[in-house]
Amino acid sequence: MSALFTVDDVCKTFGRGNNAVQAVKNVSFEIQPGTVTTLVGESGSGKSTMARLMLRLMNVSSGTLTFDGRDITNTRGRERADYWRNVQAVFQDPFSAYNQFFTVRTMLNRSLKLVKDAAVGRKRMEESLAHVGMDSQVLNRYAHELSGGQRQRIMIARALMMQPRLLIADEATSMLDASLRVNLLNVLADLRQELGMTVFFITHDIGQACYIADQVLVMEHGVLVEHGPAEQVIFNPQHEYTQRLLSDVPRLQPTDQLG
Ligand SMILES: Nc1ncnc2c1ncn2[C@@H]1O[C@H](COP(=O)(O)OP(=O)(O)OP(=O)(O)O)[C@@H](O)[C@H]1O
Repeated sequence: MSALFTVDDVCKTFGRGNNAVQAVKNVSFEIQPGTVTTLVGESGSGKSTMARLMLRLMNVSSGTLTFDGRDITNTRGRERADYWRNVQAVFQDPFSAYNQFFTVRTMLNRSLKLVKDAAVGRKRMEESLAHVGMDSQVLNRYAHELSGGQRQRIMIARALMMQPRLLIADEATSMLDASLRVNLLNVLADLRQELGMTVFFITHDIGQACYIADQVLVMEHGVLVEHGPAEQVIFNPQHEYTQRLLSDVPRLQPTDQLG
């Protein structure tokens, strides 16, 4: 199977001279279609930078990005807009992303501007809500009338309406409480199962990686220190950093080690 996305020897440096920060250092990996890849690392390891590079929200310093066989490393203008139709991002801050004065319908309609045919747009909206387990009654509600979990599902539905080939979900904030995290993981797992969606999920919690990932990538200080199939990385970690992250997740330890 050929990869949907390839990151080849990518580097990103912010600033110059003594102030230079190498946020991503010679990172290479592939994402196979229909799989969930989880990128794990502590705060500052370069996860969000990696996502922003993949989304073409900033330029790489060196290296190559390939999407569906096309080199997208330096895409601009119309070509980049085409790319953005295929790759949608869900940034997990459901409390700030909503305009309190809009109904869900208004907000989703604004995202549908790219879809010219109104009937097609309406159908997509309803289908996308169904994929995240919501019915169309929610369209008449305002953000403050929704729970955090519902807002999060609507954020994902908004991304799905564009029928992306790749969904990039950045858990980013540690603000999400445990139930919201499980909500997000469940929705992502269902999307892979039901739609064969390709998902790139970013988290600082390796425990979440084992919950849904097919492939796990581990980053430390901008370096991809370990990557491979989830079972391999989680149950037979080779790198000391991965071992340390896993040792902080008590539920992954065999019961005889729990004392
Ligand atoms: N625009 C920028 N200018 C300068 N330095 C930056 C910029 N963006 C990120 N950095 C630096 O790059 C490094 C990686 O940051 P990044 O946000 O990618 O990490 P992260 O793993 O996503 O962290 P978190 O989990 O806290 O979001 C950090 O040292 C950060 O300070």
